Amino acid sequence: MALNDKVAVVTGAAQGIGRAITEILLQNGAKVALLDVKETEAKTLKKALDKQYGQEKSLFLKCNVESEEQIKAALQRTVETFGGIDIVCNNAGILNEGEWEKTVSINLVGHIKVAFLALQHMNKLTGGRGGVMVGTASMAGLGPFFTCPVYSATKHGVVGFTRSMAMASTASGYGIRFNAVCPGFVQTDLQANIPVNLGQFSQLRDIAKQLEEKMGIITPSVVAECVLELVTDETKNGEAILVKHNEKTYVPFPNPI
Ligand SMILES: NC(=O)C1=CN([C@@H]2O[C@H](COP(=O)(O)OP(=O)(O)OC[C@H]3O[C@@H](n4cnc5c(N)ncnc54)[C@H](O)[C@@H]3O)[C@@H](O)[C@H]2O)C=CC1
Ligand SMILES: CCCCC/C=C\C=C\C(=O)C/C=C\C/C=C\CCCC(=O)O
Repeated sequence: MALNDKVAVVTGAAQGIGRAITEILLQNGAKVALLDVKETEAKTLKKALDKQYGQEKSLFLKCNVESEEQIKAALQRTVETFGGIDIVCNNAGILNEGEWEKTVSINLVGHIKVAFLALQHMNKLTGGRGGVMVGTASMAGLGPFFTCPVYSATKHGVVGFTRSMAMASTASGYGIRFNAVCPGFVQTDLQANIPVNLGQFSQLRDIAKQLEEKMGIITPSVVAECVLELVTDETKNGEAILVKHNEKTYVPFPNPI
């Protein structure tokens, strides 16, 4: 799928992995709506993007993915501005085992809200153009992660939701592919803020730190390359790419049908 003039929505776009996804989509010719709660960071980024790609290529919309109302409004503005939606990068997320209900609310409930509301615009059965949704899950969505059980549960949820939606889409004819990227440790604010966000599991941090040192840490742009592949390769549906230092793996899954 060529990206020239395709329209993408990226949640959690102001920084980290979402910012890298935004940049790679713009580099490849897409128009991008940047959704985030961080207004200052997003506006600074938007200015830089305007200089490089032209101001008509992107749009910042303040949007908390916990709010159905705000998501609806942001998607509507995207459609009014760019004429439709072809790509959703469902990326916003937090890691906070102390505030575990908020972690579930953003990472899983918010993720599903964005997907279902975007589906209304993209579904070929209801007049949409079809397209692709890529969720940012985690390696912690493929196996247990002892320092952050709730975070890990939300990411397992994202992987299960993505793969089930891929099958639902194929069986129903939505014309939308659903894929997930599952990174290991990535150098971002989320990772830098770990020391204060492990809650009742903070005593396990040193063991996790050792795991991180052994596994290595990657940059957001490495994750964005995988997202680009999942967006552009039309053979990929229900795919989950595990990406960590020096390694990219396509994770097999059992097809129950
Ligand atoms: N950093 C890491 O090691 C890894 C991160 N991930 C996932 O990558 C995604 C992006 O995280 P990072 O870039 O690392 O973190 P980050 O903290 O640098 O960026 C997250 C962005 O999401 C936004 N955000 C948070 N809550 C939001 C909400 N309710 N509504 C809208 N936007 C919201 C933040 O304002 C921020 O701009 C998350 O889903 C995270 O779980 C996955 C694997 C590893
Ligand atoms: C099946 C094994 C799971 C390994 C998960 C690997 C990486 C996951 C990363 C994330 O999704 C989130 C980022 C950080 C994880 C949390 C704690 C790390 C603690 C180390 C540190 O203090 O930096």
